[in-house]
Amino acid sequence: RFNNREPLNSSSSLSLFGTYSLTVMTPKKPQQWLQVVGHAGSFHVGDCGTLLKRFCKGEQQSYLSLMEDSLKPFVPAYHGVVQRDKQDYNVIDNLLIHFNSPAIMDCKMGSRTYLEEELFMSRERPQPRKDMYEKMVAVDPEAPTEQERAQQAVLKSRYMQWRETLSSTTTLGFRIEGFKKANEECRTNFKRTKSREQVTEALNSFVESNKHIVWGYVRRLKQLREVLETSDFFRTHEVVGSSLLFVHDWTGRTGVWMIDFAKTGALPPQVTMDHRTPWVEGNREDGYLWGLDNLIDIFANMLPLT
Ligand SMILES: O=P(O)(O)O[C@H]1[C@H](O)[C@@H](OP(=O)(O)O)[C@H](OP(=O)(O)O)[C@@H](OP(=O)(O)O)[C@H]1O
Ligand SMILES: Nc1ncnc2c1ncn2[C@@H]1O[C@H](COP(=O)(O)OP(=O)(O)O)[C@@H](O)[C@H]1O
Repeated sequence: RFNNREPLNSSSSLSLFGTYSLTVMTPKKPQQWLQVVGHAGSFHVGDCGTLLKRFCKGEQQSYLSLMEDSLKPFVPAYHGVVQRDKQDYNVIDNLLIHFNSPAIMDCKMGSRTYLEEELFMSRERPQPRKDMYEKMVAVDPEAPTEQERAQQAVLKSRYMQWRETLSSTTTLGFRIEGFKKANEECRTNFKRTKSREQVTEALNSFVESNKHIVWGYVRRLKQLREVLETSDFFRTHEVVGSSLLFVHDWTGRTGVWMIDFAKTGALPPQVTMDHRTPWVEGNREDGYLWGLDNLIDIFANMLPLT
């Protein structure tokens, strides 16, 4: 994975690209794309409404399986691998192209955001990280332990668990990573957005209290839940660190798609999970459906009773 990560909470660090066709007769509209959160520098805008995402083998495998699964309408279409400047990229659909000045939100799904393998590695070969220590103290100077303070570094598993408990990941099974409303700057200051009330307030701000948009999202999320509950892919995979990308615009159009499968992997054949049971080490549960239940419930409660 690409590790060189920069915080994205100022407008200057947003990635906003446009590509123009060189054909003189039929100039194309610039293809708008904007990255809300995630690793800086891992995307390029491709041709014909596509995005190039820095290659990750696990993500490619997930996309290949997803293209054959009932979840296909809920993920960006996958178009294979291309190389640019000696770097491989997975080519996926840009989900923003059918929207007009869209509002975009990234919600990270699940009650766990790191892999059991990462936890194992943290124990076997601890590699305390200074960058994560710095990200931690920037949010809460009191968070590090004595030992972490002395080392000025924290383990990745510790940092990830701290982020989970500080936000709504542990209590609701999802968290808001960031959003960008039309004509506004990107907001990523949700690290402490934890309670149901705080989450509702943030979601309400994202949709600008527009009930029509909320309806659209509830409908789509319920459809997604129905498909997840019978999907072969979902039954056989652990989905960790994946997000739902919410997109709407002033025309009232709404969409929700699953993105980021870098930490999604096939379960060993003997392991089964229901995506709702709480995680204990070894059971591989990711809490994805539990989080989706809560997300649907919170959105639905923003609507008047019928
Ligand atoms: O959001 P903040 O607090 O900045 O923490 C980030 C996110 O958890 C990233 O997950 P995602 O890619 O889902 O956004 C994770 O990448 P991984 O997914 O590779 O674990 C980063 O790990 P490093 O890339 O190791 O820094 C970690 O530093
Ligand atoms: N298919 C897509 N269409 C439009 N925007 C996307 C798409 N995939 C990702 N993005 C944007 O890029 C951000 C980071 O994507 P993600 O796949 O989670 O990257 P990372 O693995 O670096 O976290 C998302 O929050 C979203 O704004």
